Amino acid sequence: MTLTVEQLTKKFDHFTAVDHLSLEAESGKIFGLIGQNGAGKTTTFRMILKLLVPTDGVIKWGGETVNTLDRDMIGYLPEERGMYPKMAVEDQIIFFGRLRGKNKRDLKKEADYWIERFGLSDKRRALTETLSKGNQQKVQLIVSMIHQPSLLILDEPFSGLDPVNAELLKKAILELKERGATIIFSSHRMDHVEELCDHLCLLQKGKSLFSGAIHELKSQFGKINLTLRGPFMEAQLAKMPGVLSVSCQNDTFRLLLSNEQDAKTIFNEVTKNGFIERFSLDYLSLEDIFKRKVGDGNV
Ligand SMILES: Nc1ncnc2c1ncn2[C@@H]1O[C@H](COP(=O)(O)OP(=O)(O)OP(=O)(O)O)[C@@H](O)[C@H]1O
Repeated sequence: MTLTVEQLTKKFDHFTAVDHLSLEAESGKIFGLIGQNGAGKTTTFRMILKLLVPTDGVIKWGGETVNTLDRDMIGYLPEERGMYPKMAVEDQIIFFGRLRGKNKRDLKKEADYWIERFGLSDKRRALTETLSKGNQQKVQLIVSMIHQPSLLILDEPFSGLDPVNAELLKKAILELKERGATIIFSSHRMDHVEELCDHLCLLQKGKSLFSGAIHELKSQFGKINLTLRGPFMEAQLAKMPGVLSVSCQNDTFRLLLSNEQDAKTIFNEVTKNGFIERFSLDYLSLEDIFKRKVGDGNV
């Protein structure tokens, strides 16, 4: 089902933390909420979950306006993790699943699956407090999805995970997407968002700068990211038509163009003496777009 948020607003006294935010997250899709520290991501999640009362706005589930979403169909990974430190990993997972009204046998099966999937088999009987931070994070993730929620909200799910475990998490999120869940997550890591999300919202100081499909956002800028490798000089490339900037790293040049069309002229110019090792024209990375839209614009 689709989660729709319309004109959602939260004021704390005179400070507006979330300002008329609208977004739509569909089932079987992954939605990324991106923004700098304090942009309003957690506040948005808390309002969707009714842990905070919105000042204004409407929340819809499957097209119907809802006052409070049914907690049993939501999985939530909060920013501040909260588990029972003295409880064994497996018991913890089953306990939270029981709270969501699931039966023990189904939970056991699901718990076995995810414990194995996240490489925690040897920690099954360990007390949660004895686990490393990353492993505790994985247990908390299993807790948030053990009852097979239709709506999964993950606040910074990748924080504290090493690259191997981040990869495991990515695969798990994709699997939940395949199962048809509606998934929203926040992250500062643009590469994760770029890889996983179908749709995203760029938040700045509580306001949405963009909300929609990633490919729509990327096509707003066009393919202006040109990578070249060959016998060139930086100064020579900088003079070519439409080149806004040139940088060089490990004999690979990166050119930022003002317009996608300029690439054709540059191609003719750089290949006039024949073979070059690399010429690739791409969209800006999400990180570059984010810096342009939200940051200082130095891409
Ligand atoms: N209970 C509160 N009372 C007053 N201000 C609050 C409260 N909760 C959040 N804020 C403010 O609202 C703004 C948005 O905070 P929020 O935690 O939603 O940001 P965030 O995007 O999740 O940031 P981060 O990436 O750092 O987690 C911040 O300026 C924060 O200080």
